[in-house]
Amino acid sequence: MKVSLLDDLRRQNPIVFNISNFVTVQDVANGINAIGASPIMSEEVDEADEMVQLSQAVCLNLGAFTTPQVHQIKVTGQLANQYHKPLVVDPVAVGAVKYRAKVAEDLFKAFHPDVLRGNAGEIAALAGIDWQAKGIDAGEGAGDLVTIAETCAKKRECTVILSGPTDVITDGTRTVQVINGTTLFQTHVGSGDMLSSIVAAFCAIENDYFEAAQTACLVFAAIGQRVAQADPQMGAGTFIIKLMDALQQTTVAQIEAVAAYE
Ligand SMILES: Nc1ncnc2c1ncn2[C@@H]1O[C@H](COP(=O)(O)OP(=O)(O)O)[C@@H](O)[C@H]1O
Ligand SMILES: Cc1ncsc1CCOP(=O)(O)O
Ligand SMILES: [Mg+2]
Repeated sequence: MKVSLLDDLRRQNPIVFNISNFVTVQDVANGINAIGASPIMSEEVDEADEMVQLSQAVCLNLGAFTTPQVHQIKVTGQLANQYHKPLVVDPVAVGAVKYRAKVAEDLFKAFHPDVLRGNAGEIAALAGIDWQAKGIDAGEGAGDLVTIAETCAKKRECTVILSGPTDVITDGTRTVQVINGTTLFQTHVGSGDMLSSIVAAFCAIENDYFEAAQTACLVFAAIGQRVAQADPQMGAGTFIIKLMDALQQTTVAQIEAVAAYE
């Protein structure tokens, strides 16, 4: 695990182009900024070419799209592939909403994601495995999470992050599990969206996207865990503020001191 990639990221300050959703866009922008990358957002397809060219990575969030936005997402994904920019996709609620699953399938015919990041309900749906997703949340299922993530990675031919109490990161051959985290992440809508865009920031500075993805998961989860452990009484409101501070201030050595993965 190359936690030192965090220092590289802060030195290089890569630009990450995000098509976000209207619910969490500010968390995503500030999360990227706090950790040391440079966010840019857009809702206009006519500037997609320039946006992709000026960026070092692209993150497409499928959280709340309209029909014109699906077109913008499609064009942007194609441009990311064309310009060889790392492409992360967050398939919000594809396990719960059939329409979203269909849109996602259509998009994956038009472009190829380098990394898919979702919770168990989302990754199970993209793997074609039975699971009871609950809206934007993971929901309930009986399957083995490592098997689900590896099946998805093989089917989609990309790196997959199945996040949750334990994050499973796999390219279909290599698999790592990050144990760190805090249940406070679940109290904040946008935790997953932030993680997806932070994954893109790490992919901007590390060509091995499996390596970038696992480091991003460890950094994000370990930082959240340190924030929560500092105050056992902490609630949802304080958590996001302290999390932003900690994304900016936590050092590689502090993360290595709590890192738990296998
Ligand atoms: N119960 C939990 N305990 C520890 N960490 C968690 C827990 N649930 C989620 N996380 C962390 O929250 C972040 C967002 O993941 P997740 O909640 O799965 O995404 P989403 O918000 O898209 O459903 C990840 O870093 C993950 O490790
Ligand atoms: C509530 C909601 N509705 C559509 S997108 C969205 C945000 C999802 O954020 P996350 O998956 O990071 O919890
Ligand atoms: Mg999500």
